[in-house]
Amino acid sequence: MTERYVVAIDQGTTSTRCIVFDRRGQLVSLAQQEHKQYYPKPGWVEHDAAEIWRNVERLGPEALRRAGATIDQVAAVGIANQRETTVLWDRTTGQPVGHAVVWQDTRTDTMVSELDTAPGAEGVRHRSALPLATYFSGPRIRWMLDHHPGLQERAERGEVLFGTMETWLIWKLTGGLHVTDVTNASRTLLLDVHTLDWSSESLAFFGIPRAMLPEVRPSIGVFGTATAAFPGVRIGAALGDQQAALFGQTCFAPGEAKCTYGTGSFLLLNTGSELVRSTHGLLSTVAYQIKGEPAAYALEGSIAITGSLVQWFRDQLELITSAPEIETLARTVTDNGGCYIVPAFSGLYAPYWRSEARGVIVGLTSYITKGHLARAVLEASAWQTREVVDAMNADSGLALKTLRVDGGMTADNLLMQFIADVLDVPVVRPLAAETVSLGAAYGAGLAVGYWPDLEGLRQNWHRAAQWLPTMEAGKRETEYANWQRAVARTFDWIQA
Ligand SMILES: Nc1ncnc2c1ncn2[C@@H]1O[C@H](COP(=O)(O)OP(=O)(O)O)[C@@H](O)[C@H]1O
Ligand SMILES: O=P(O)(O)OC[C@H](O)CO
Repeated sequence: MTERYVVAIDQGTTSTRCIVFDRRGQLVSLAQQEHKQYYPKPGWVEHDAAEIWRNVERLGPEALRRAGATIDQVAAVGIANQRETTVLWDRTTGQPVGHAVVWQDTRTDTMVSELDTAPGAEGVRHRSALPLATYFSGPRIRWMLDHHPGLQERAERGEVLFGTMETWLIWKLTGGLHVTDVTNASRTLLLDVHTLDWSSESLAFFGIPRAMLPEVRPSIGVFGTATAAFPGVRIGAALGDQQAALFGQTCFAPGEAKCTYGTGSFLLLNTGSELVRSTHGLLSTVAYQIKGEPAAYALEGSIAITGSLVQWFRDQLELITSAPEIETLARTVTDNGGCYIVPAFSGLYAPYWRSEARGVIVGLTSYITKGHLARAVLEASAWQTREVVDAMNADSGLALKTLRVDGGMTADNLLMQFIADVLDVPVVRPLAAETVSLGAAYGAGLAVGYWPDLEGLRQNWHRAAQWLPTMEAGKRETEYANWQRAVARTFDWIQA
């Protein structure tokens, strides 16, 4: 048998990675490339989908070269992608229509506020199990159809296609297959999460023609065979990156949860084949679906700004020159000096869903140094996690016993300790740091029989680090109350 590897494409918000994995789930090689972020107006965030495809085309062969592998040794390729980012392109030329509109983009906030109280909104919320928010793809498609002359008519004729990043990449990889998977489709506001197909009523609500939508498929199962980047290799899986991380962390059983700390942070709790509706501001989402099996669902606490607050501290305030320096700076002081930063840069996501909120720094006095600000930046990620964990405990009726973490910010020991302290549960990080890619690889490998079953994959999970809670309960609750008072000050900042 010459097939020895599975390759994952992790198409993230800031960069694209191609990673080669072996049968033990170990990383053999990695090739990575950042892409340009476009901020044309306040609140707008765009990517060039053509640039992202060029990166995939280059990184795939590069990762194989670094592994010393040939294409015929690749059993399958899996895709994990930034979710909700909206790409439209011309079916004939394959050219994107303008830039992709990124998940953090808030240009649809006025439209979303109006739609939220429009007739039919309750049905959209019920079928999608999502709040009406700028975060999801549906309003972005509407915005693009409204702002490019003639696009609505072309979309109705099926000349212009919609996709999130996995759809765009599969279309390019296969030379024209127009498909999505259930996890990505569940982030559009257009899917009925019970039937796992597009809802005609929700499409009518947004005025989006079905002809422009991809076919919805299970996340794990052969989508087709690549003709570009990995010619001849089967595409075995596509998953939203956060669902891929849940899969890569082997959270296959109801009650298992992970939080990925990247640009934003996303805590997902597997709820099994039952869709649990949140009454505390979380999303219900599809966790994954293996072809021929029922879908598994998850409750999700989505936090828009965590690692990107560190980037802001580095790039806009220029108080550090690299992300890891924030820990060194934060360690120059013993506490936050009474200062809290609430990074409501894109409004607040879970559990508040307030698009009119904007960020605040509170508790400033002449005592505050940049060390205190660095602490407040890191602590913001921890307090936001505490809010979604509280919501999750309330929704599920189960208290979280331990939190599995991954993502770039988990390199920060001060932050990980603070998270254990404010949650009052152990925080554990696996040896396999690239859980998003691993999840995509696991899915693709399962689809083609490279790995036999889920149980086998569990054996690959090994603990690399653990942080145990040490904070005294009184201090934890006082500081949490301060944080919540700070959050309240972000509300109603943007006024219509
Ligand atoms: N040592 C660190 N301390 C705090 N934040 C960090 C550290 N290292 C990286 N980060 C943050 O983590 C993020 C990158 O994580 P990553 O998982 O690669 O993100 P993504 O997949 O969302 O692009 C960046 O926003 C960066 O600011
Ligand atoms: O690409 P990431 O890691 O920032 O993840 C983005 C999420 O999928 C947005 O929902």
